[in-house]
Amino acid sequence: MPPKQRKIAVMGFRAVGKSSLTIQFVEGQFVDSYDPTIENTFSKVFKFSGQDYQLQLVDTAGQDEYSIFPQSYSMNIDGYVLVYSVNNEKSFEVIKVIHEKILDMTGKAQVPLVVVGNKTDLTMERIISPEQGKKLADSWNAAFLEASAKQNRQVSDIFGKIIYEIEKAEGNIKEKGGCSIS
Ligand SMILES: Nc1nc2c(ncn2[C@@H]2O[C@H](COP(=O)(O)OP(=O)(O)OP(=O)(O)O)[C@@H](O)[C@H]2O)c(=O)[nH]1
Repeated sequence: MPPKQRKIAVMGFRAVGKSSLTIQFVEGQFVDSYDPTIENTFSKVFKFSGQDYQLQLVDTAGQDEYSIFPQSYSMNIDGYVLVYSVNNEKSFEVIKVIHEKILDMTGKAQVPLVVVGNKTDLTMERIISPEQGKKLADSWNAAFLEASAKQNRQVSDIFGKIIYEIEKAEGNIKEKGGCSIS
C-alpha cells in the first residue's frame, strides 16, 4: 500500500514545546535552548496500524489570544495538535482561543484534534491537572494526552492519536459500542 499523505498543524502558545515535540518525534533529540519558531515543516514516514503515513508536520509560530489566525492553517490541514504546557495557565487558555478560531476558519463543527499537555517532567511546577486537560478535550470530542518532549514520553503517541482521529473523521474507523461508561 502506498503511504497516505497527511498534513498536521502543531499549534499553541509560545514556548510550550511545539518545536521540541516535533523535533523529538522526527529526529529523536531534545534541544534545551529556546529559539522561537516562525514556521517549519517537517516530514516523516510513520507506520500506524500496518499503514505507512507520509506526515507533513507544520510547526507553527507561537500564538496568543490576539494573534491573527493564519488562513493557511485552515486549508489542507488534516488534523491539529494543540499544545499547552502543564506549568502555564495562560497556555491552557490560549488553546481554547485557537480551537475556536480553527472552527471559525474551517467552518466545521469538529476537526480531528489532539490536546497535549507538555512538560510533565516539571512536576513541581505543574498547575494544570490531567483531569482539566482531559475534560477540555472531551468537551471538544478530541483526544488527549500528556507528554514530555524532554524525556521523550508519549511523544510518538501524539502522532499515532492524531492519525487515528483523522481516520475516524474520514469514516475509516468504527467506534466500539454505542455508549460509553465513564
Ligand atoms: N522541561 C521541559 N522543557 C521543555 C519541554 N519541551 C520544551 N521545553 C523547553 O521549552 C522551551 C520552548 O520550547 P520550544 O519547543 O521552542 O517551544 P515552542 O512552543 O516551539 O516555542 P515558539 O516557537 O515560541 O512557539 C525550550 O527551552 C525547550 O527546551 C519539556 O517537555 N520539558
